[in-house]
Amino acid sequence: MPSSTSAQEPTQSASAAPRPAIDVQDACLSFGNRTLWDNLSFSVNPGEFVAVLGPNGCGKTTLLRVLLGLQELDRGTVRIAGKPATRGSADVGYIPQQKMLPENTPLRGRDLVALGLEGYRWGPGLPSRKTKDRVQELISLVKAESFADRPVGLLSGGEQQRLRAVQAVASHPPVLLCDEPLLSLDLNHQRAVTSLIHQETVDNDTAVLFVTHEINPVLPYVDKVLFLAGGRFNVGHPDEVLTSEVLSDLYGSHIDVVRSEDRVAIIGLQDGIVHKHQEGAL
Ligand SMILES: Nc1ncnc2c1ncn2[C@@H]1O[C@H](COP(=O)(O)OP(=O)(O)OP(=O)(O)O)[C@@H](O)[C@H]1O
Repeated sequence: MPSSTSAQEPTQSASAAPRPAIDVQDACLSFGNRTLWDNLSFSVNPGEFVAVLGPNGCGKTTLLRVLLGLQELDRGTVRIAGKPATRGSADVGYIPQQKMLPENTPLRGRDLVALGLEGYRWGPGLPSRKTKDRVQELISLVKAESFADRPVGLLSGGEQQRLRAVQAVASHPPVLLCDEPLLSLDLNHQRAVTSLIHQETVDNDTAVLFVTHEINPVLPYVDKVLFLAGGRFNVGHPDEVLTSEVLSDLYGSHIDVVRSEDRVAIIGLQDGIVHKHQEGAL
């Protein structure tokens, strides 16, 4: 069965187990009389890809804000690479939920990417040859060569999103937080971005927390699903969590989960938690 308390504090006898890159224990957070989560506990090990699913307003973005050190918990603990979550941590790469940059943003596409490189974050200065080469490599990973020299504020939503994705992985952070990074991307670019993020888990042991309303594009890469709903949660392997039984229990009403080949369809939700995918299988 999936576990709502998958993370265990490391013990002496478990010294061979990896230290979680993200460790959330007994997290409680309410806004007014609305409880987002009560005793939320989960961990993400180095190299793990965890998808965060749940209905609008269940607290997915807020969870990322907690991990970014931007939102305090009412109770509980959060550790990133063994340390308390702090703002601006070099251990964390972040792809924010899509927001258009202002038209007059004084940066070119390649400058936005360069901001993700350590030592280049706090001001442009003069980039070294190494920085320039790395930026060019990142730009080519998302096929952004044709617009990398245009002002970012004039780029489309999807073009900006591709640049934000490579900016976040530029310095190979041990933890990568992604807030619906596939929004506005066509299928080809969804594949490019998901495979870029997956490759970080393989090559650099990056721990990924990936908020999404569409599980199917990332399902092949997902090690665990964290499902948030109505102040409750469930976490475990997708086969364990994405079941009619678990989701019906979380939502308190009947939900059907249908698997076909490597896709999942969730049926029976009023407002849709996992939106219909373009290919229409949901
Ligand atoms: N600082 C705050 N003060 C009061 N309420 C807040 C604050 N931050 C977030 N909320 C509320 O907490 C709830 C969770 O918001 P959040 O953005 O985390 O949801 P989400 O799961 O990411 O939703 P979506 O799928 O729509 O992006 C929302 O109802 C939001 O209005």
